[in-house]
Amino acid sequence: MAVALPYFMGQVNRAARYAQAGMGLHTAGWILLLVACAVTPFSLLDRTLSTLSMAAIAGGMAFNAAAFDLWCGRAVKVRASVIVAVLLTVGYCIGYNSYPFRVGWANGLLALQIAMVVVSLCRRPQVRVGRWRWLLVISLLAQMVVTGWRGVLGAFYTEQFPHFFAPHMVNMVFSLVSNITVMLSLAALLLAHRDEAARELERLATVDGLTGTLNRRAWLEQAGNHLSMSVRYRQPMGVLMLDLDYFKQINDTRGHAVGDLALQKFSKAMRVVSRAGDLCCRYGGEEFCVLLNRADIAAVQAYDQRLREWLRHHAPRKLGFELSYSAGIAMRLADDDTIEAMLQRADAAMYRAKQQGRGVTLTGDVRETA
Ligand SMILES: Nc1nc2c(ncn2[C@@H]2O[C@H](COP(=O)(O)OP(=O)(O)OP(=O)(O)O)[C@@H](O)[C@H]2O)c(=O)[nH]1
Repeated sequence: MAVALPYFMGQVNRAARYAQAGMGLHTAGWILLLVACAVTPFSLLDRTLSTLSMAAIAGGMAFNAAAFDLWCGRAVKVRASVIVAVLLTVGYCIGYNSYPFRVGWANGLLALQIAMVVVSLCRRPQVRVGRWRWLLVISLLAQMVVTGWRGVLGAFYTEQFPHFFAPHMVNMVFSLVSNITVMLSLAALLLAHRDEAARELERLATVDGLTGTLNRRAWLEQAGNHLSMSVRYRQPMGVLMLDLDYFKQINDTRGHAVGDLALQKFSKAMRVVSRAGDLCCRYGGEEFCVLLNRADIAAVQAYDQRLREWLRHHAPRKLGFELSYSAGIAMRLADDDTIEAMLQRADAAMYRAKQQGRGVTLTGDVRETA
């Protein structure tokens, strides 16, 4: 399965790659352990193979922990897991000649590592996460209990600790739990991957592929909600419609790739000069708009000034030429004003700005807002 997964999952992102690496290392670890069982006990080869096997199993768990962090929408925090993996490997190698020590040490630390993953999985995720999380928790808990049990038996009841292939109850329970947890973990892994793919599709449906800002459909949807809040809390709100000047010339003289870069820099500028709560959007082509929450006309004009300032400073350096735009402002006028009506007023003002020679921002309405 560890070999088949990357083949069947195809091109995947960081979280899935970590999970695949985790699964691959885990499998390699068990193969090494089985091979080690076939060589002379306590030989150098046995010691090397067994130590490598421990490194692979514990390393695999750290990779899995990283994948789960990402799938839960958190930054990867696996330093503790990596430290345990290193301690486990080094301690195992040093104490290899003492059978009780190495079995107790390896299984004990592995159980601790699993417990850390379980705790991390139980923390509140930062994104919407499916029930695969609990499938994993159950499967890891079972694995943790059996591994811990093996550790205690190996360390303190060594004479009762059976050889790996002996038909002993511990081995049978271990095999059974291992098989079940492998199946559960695999199912959880695929579900987590599917969850994330669905989230990514959702995100892609709302942003513009070139600039990363909201697309028109998503913006209109969110802008409607902001408008309702602005009416409800009687706060002013404005919309700024912006259109790059002579953009066709940029495309014609410098090529479409430079045109694309200019669009990206422009939307970056819009984001940089935005305040929390402002909503930027690529309305279409070289036309953008931004909704400014809790903003009166002076605040919208200040946004416009910040944007022009940013472009004056950065565009020549980043693009090699100046980037200018014409814009129109529309404020919310009454409680029954709509986003569509505001956009029309902003658009009309922008059109006048173009007619007046471009590079300026005009206001569609100057009456006081609600
Ligand atoms: N590179 C690039 N160009 C685009 C994209 N979308 C639209 N355009 C181009 O933007 C140009 C818009 O041209 P016009 O509508 O004439 O506007 P303009 O040249 O800026 O003229 P004014 O608005 O009157 O100043 C067209 O040449 C489109 O092909 C895009 O995603 N990438």
